[in-house]
Amino acid sequence: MSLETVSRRGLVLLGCGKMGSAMLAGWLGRGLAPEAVWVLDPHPSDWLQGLAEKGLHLNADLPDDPAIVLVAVKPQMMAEALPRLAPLGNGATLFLSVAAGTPIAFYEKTLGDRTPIIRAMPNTPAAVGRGITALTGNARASDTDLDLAETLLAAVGQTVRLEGEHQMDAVTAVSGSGPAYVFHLIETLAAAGEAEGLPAELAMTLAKATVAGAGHLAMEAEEGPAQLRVNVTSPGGTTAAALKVLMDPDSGFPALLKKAVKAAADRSRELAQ
Ligand SMILES: NC(=O)c1ccc[n+]([C@@H]2O[C@H](COP(=O)([O-])OP(=O)(O)OC[C@H]3O[C@@H](n4cnc5c(N)ncnc54)[C@H](OP(=O)(O)O)[C@@H]3O)[C@@H](O)[C@H]2O)c1
Ligand code: PRO
Repeated sequence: MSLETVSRRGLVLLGCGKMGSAMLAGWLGRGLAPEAVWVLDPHPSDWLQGLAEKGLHLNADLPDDPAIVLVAVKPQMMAEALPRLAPLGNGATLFLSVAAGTPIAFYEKTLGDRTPIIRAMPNTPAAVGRGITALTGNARASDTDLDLAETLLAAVGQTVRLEGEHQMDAVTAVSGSGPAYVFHLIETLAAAGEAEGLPAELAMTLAKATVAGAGHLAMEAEEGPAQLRVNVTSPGGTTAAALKVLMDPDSGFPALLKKAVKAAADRSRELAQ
């Protein structure tokens, strides 16, 4: 199945908030026509309403046999929202869910166990084409289905296939939620700069550019992050003084991030109940 098939048979989005919109923006940017898209969302954004004027089907009757349904409602809304799509289950429509927590077994129970289902975990840098999405499918999801999902997801960034669904809670805690940790790093780095006497705007400019530049360098450089860190750290210098605080095994990043990532993974497991 190719993107041409998606254009011909249609793509349905169940829920089009922050994540659904980021992905839809990427697909439209890659040439998917608004006429090929059906969106179900009780409170569509102005952006979606503008797209409806260009042919996107908003809260309208669905096609009989869409190529793909993207499920992007919150896990807490899933039990209420998903059953209306049950008529599309057990057929040729591929279901691609980005919801945290909700296990594949839930979709199989609601849609029928002959439904091809792929569970994916993207992240919000998808909005600028720099996301990373991990994915895994059920037994019904063929290689062609996985290839199609990967093709669609690649429009908004990098993709990785998981060994299985058992990795999804940890993935959610690292890359799904991860952008929020990095944004908080930017906020707190800027605040710390202010505490050292910088004007707020200058501190934020420095913090944003530093995180973005370091991220870019980490992706581009041949050395790994540990060596890149060493490259910044002059013996007896300023970075070494800061890293003594940040790398403290009990009170620094190692303990803090381990605790934060465990909290997110635990919450993902809870959402599956
Ligand atoms: N945001 C992220 O960074 C991120 C990353 C990876 C995965 N995810 C997953 O993506 C999913 C969506 O997250 P989000 O951050 O995009 O949340 P969101 O902004 O709240 O989007 C969910 C959308 O679904 C709509 N909705 C609620 N009930 C519905 C129903 N019965 N039928 C159709 N649409 C309905 C919501 O409308 P109202 O706002 O009017 O209720 C909202 O527009 C979640 O399952 C989350 O786990 C999110
Ligand atoms: N946002 C969703 C949450 O916070 C899932 C990963 C990122 O639950």
